[in-house]
Amino acid sequence: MELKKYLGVIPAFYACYDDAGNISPERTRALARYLLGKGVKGLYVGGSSGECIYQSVQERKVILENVMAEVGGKLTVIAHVACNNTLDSQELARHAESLKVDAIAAIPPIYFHLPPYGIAEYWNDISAAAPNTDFIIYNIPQLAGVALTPALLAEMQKNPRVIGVKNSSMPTQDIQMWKDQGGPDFVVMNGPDEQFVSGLAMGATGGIGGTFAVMPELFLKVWGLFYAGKVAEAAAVQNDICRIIYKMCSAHGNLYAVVKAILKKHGCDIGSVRKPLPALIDSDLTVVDEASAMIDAAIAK
Ligand SMILES: CC(=O)N[C@@H]([C@@H](O)[C@H](O)[C@H](O)CO)[C@@H](O)CC(=O)C(=O)O
Repeated sequence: MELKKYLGVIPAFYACYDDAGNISPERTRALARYLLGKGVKGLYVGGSSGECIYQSVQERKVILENVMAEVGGKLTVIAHVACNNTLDSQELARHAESLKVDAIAAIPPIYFHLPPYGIAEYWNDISAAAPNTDFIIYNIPQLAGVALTPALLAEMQKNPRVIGVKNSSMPTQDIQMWKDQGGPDFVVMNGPDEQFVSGLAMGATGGIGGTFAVMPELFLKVWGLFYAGKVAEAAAVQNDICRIIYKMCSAHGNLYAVVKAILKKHGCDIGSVRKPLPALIDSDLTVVDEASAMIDAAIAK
């Protein structure tokens, strides 16, 4: 495992739909090219921001195949492969390994809140389906309903393929705990975009986020300032990022419908969101324009 693969800004990749709401291979490749051009470190494909939970196994395969065709070998690619059952998750893990992704990731089992031994078995079953691929635990208790604990991590550390945690829980203290328990080569990625700078301060290896792709320049700016020792300036950019996120979240439509509308304004049309995520309504267009202007202003500073 090379830690440096994960040292940086890794946008969560969005679901690219055509105007009929089907997965669009062309738009998928266009977004991958767009983000490659922005100078990001990698892509996190098929996660929450990728609306994976609303796609079929076959659709998720098509997305990953097109991302890898476009940027495989040029960017670090982490494929989120978890589904709501073990068998489908294993199929996606095998498929991801066949495409030679850098790592796979998995949320814990959702809906039923399983005991730690059930979660460990689910993760190890998925990892066993991709025996030559690094495995990253995805801790997102606010959506998954169950949280990673030091004891569960200790159990997972027995699996040599487990190289780290994507930590989307809100306490940045969790980043400190996983990093301290995992050691200096253990990858811990900051999940909440609203606290990227604090996650870095607590020892995060890099960041994976759902709003990175709509304003990569700002997260790259935070990264550069932080590692130049200019933490106060990094925090000021973080403030801009937070205000932009709050503005985008003020729409009636889902956050990802807003970010896709902003990307379309910037020439990258990847459709909208899939039901049951609410699409934009007319009054949201003001939110889109205001948030887009805030992004442009923050980048120009
Ligand atoms: C709960 C949640 O969705 N968290 C996001 C954040 O990036 C989030 O979109 C952002 O902080 C805005 O609230 C990520 O941690 C998860 C993510 O990007 C993904 O799995 O695609």
